[in-house]
Amino acid sequence: MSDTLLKVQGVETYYGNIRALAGVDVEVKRGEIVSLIGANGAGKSTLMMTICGSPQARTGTVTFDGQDITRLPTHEIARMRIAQSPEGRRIFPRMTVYENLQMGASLDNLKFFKEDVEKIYALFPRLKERQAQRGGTLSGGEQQMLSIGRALMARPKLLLLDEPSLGLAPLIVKQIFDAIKVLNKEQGLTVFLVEQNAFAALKLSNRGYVMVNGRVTMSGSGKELLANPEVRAAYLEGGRH
Ligand SMILES: Nc1ncnc2c1ncn2[C@@H]1O[C@H](COP(=O)(O)OP(=O)(O)OP(=O)(O)O)[C@@H](O)[C@H]1O
Repeated sequence: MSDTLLKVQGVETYYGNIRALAGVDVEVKRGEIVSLIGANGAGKSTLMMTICGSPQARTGTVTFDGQDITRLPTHEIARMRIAQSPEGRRIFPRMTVYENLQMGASLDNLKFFKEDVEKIYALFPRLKERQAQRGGTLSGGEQQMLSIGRALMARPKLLLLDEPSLGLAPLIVKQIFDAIKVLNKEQGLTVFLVEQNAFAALKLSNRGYVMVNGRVTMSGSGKELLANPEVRAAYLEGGRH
C-alpha cells in the first residue's frame, strides 16, 4: 500500500471558457493533515470540488488510494470514502441534528450507525445537547460541527474541509480545529483543508500549499510556510495570530 492517498497531477478545471485551475499538483499522504491556503477566487473550492468529480478536470488526473478517479461520477467517488464538509456547510436546515447525521451515513455502514453517532457526539458534545433541534436554528459554529459530523458518518478515508473557520469567532475556530487534531491523532484520519485563516490552518497541518490564480505557487511543511516571509506578508500580517 502506497503512502500516498490522494494525488492531483496537472489538473486544469474550467467553468465554460474560464480556467479556474491552471495545472495543479497536490499530494496528500495517509495520516497527514494538509492545508491549501490562498486569497478569494484563487481556486481552492474548485480544487475540492474537482477532487469530488463536479466539475471534472478537463486535463490532468486525480488518483485516490491508487485508483484514477478523474472521470468517475460523484456518487462513486463518495463510495470510495472521500467525504466533504463543503463551503457554507450545506446542512439540511429543516432536519434535526440527528436526521442530518443520518443523511451522512452510507448504506454500507449502517451496522455501525449507533456507534458512529456516539463518536460524533463525544467529539462535539454540543451536537448531542442539540440532537432534536433543527439544523437551521443552530449557531454558525454548531452548523460547522454538524457539517463535519455528517461527513464523518461516511467513515471517510479522506476528509475534505472547505473553510471550516469561515465567519466563526476565534474560540469556536479553536474548538473545531482541536477536534480535527483529535480525529487525526486518535483515528488516523487524513484531512485536506482549504482555509483563508492561514495561521490556524498551517499551525494544525503537517504540510501546506499556497494557491494563486489557479496555480500552486509554494509548498512546504506547516512550520516552513508559517515562517516564510512571502506567506507572512500575503496571508498572515494583520491576521489573527
Ligand atoms: N460556478 C462557477 N461558474 C463560473 N466561474 C466560477 C464558478 N465557481 C467559481 N468560479 C470562478 O473560478 C475561480 C475560482 O473560484 P473558487 O471558488 O474555486 O476560489 P476560492 O479560492 O475557493 O475562493 P473563495 O475563498 O472566495 O471561495 C474564480 O475566479 C471564480 O469566480
